[in-house]
Amino acid sequence: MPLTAPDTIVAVTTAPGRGGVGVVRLSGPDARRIAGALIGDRALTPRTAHFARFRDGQGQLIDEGLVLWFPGPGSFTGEDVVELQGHGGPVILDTLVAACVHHGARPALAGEFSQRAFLNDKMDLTQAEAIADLIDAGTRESARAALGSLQGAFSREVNTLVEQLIQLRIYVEAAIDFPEEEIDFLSEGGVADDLTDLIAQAGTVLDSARQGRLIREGLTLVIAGKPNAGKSSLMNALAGHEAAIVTEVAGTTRDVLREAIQLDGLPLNLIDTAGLRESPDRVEQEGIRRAYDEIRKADRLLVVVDSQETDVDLTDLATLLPRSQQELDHLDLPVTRVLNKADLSGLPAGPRPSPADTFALSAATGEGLEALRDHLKTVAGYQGTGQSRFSARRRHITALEQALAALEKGRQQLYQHAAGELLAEDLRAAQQALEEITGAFTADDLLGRIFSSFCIGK
Ligand SMILES: Nc1nc2c(c(=O)[nH]1)N(C=O)[C@@H](CNc1ccc(C(=O)N[C@@H](CCC(=O)O)C(=O)O)cc1)CN2
Ligand SMILES: Nc1nc2c(ncn2[C@@H]2O[C@H](COP(=O)(O)OP(=O)(O)OP(=O)(O)O)[C@@H](O)[C@H]2O)c(=O)[nH]1
Ligand SMILES: [Mg+2]
Repeated sequence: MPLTAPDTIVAVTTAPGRGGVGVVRLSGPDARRIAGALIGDRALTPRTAHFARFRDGQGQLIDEGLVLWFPGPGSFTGEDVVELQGHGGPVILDTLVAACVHHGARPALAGEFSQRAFLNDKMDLTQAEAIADLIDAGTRESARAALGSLQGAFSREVNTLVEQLIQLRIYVEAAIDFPEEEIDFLSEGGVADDLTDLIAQAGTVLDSARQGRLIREGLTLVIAGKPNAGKSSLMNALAGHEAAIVTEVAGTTRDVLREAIQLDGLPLNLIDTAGLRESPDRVEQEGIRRAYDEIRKADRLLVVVDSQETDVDLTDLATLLPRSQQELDHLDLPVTRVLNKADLSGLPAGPRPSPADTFALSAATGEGLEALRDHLKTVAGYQGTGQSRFSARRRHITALEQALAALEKGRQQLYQHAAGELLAEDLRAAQQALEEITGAFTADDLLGRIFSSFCIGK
């Protein structure tokens, strides 16, 4: 809850740029009064569209449009909200905002409407995050998952875990208060069974959350290898259009090229890079440096080799990516090898028996590409369309992992030391980690970090 009485905020809530209609939203105790100053003193029926003329502080006409009044708490933010729906031009909408500010509103910060909805218990933190995810969704699949979270699918699962955890804590802490009976309760077995159940259920939620994050963020795949191996050709083949320049000149690609595609709903961030070699060319050197930057940030590396080269050791990353070994040190990245130009080498297209995760294909003819696509879905752990019930973020996964670790530690305390007090402490830690997900418990600057990444007006 805010410590001071909230002020009234205003922002253009529709996307920047031109559109048929644009919406300015006011939220706070003075929303109705400020709207009245723009439209003149008149009655408004709650939640009903009224046609109105919007005027500035000097009585000058700004626009005509619709006005909607949502008295709190029955509004998106839980406060008094007024929407001014005008024509969707930036000058008009900015002038409307300025007129509201003139009458005492303050321009809203990024995400401030959603933050107020959260603070007023209109939604929990995962739901607020889901709004941003829904807006940012790049595929139908990720939009569907975000909507699941917005409607509370993720929060419900987390809350179920918390409720069971609380039951367990009540029992354990009651037993601690009667030390002479503690040993009995621990050996009874009920606590251990409940704890085991809880760990299993938290594991299931973690799996779903991982799927939800995969759907939201996709897999970042860096295509790397020697010049002319066919990296850009592979990028184009996967993207389905001529995104990158392809020529027979070694060293064609210099800049990092990005393409966002999807495999049956799995978002893939494809990154094509400059061919790796020692080069005296300054521009090419910079391209190669950037290629290594991308490799370090990848989820997976797609190393492309020309299958006409017969003397390559496919198991040795340092020879596939010719650069000082130190560049590759500490690089613990899953790798898929592509033996390209199978049409020229005569290699049969498809998966190779060894090393693992190696595929022969032709970027030029498309032969063998389908097997690579299937492989990428498999290694990503993608379960296919319709399998993610909610979207999730890294911070949710981290919190679930922390909760699981605490529960596991608690189980150890119970089995190895029959230590009820230590178990109670671990259960408390697990609950706190889970409550960080929904925002029932929030650490220091978490809210600021989450809401500041939203757009203004959201
Ligand atoms: N014009 C407009 N369209 C919009 C929004 C908006 O703020 N304005 N939304 C903004 O994101 C989304 C819809 N979300 C909303 C969520 C709750 C309430 C609301 O008034 N809730 C009340 C009453 C609920 C009811 O009548 O069932 C409440 O929760 O008490 C409004 C919009 C998408 N479309
Ligand atoms: N026949 C055949 N030619 C291919 C195949 N893949 C790429 N090529 C050709 O190989 C040459 C190099 O292809 P690119 O895709 O530009 O190779 P690259 O790895 O991106 O090269 P750099 O950007 O220079 O590092 C071009 O002439 C392509 O047409 C393939 O599968 N079969
Ligand atoms: Mg290239």
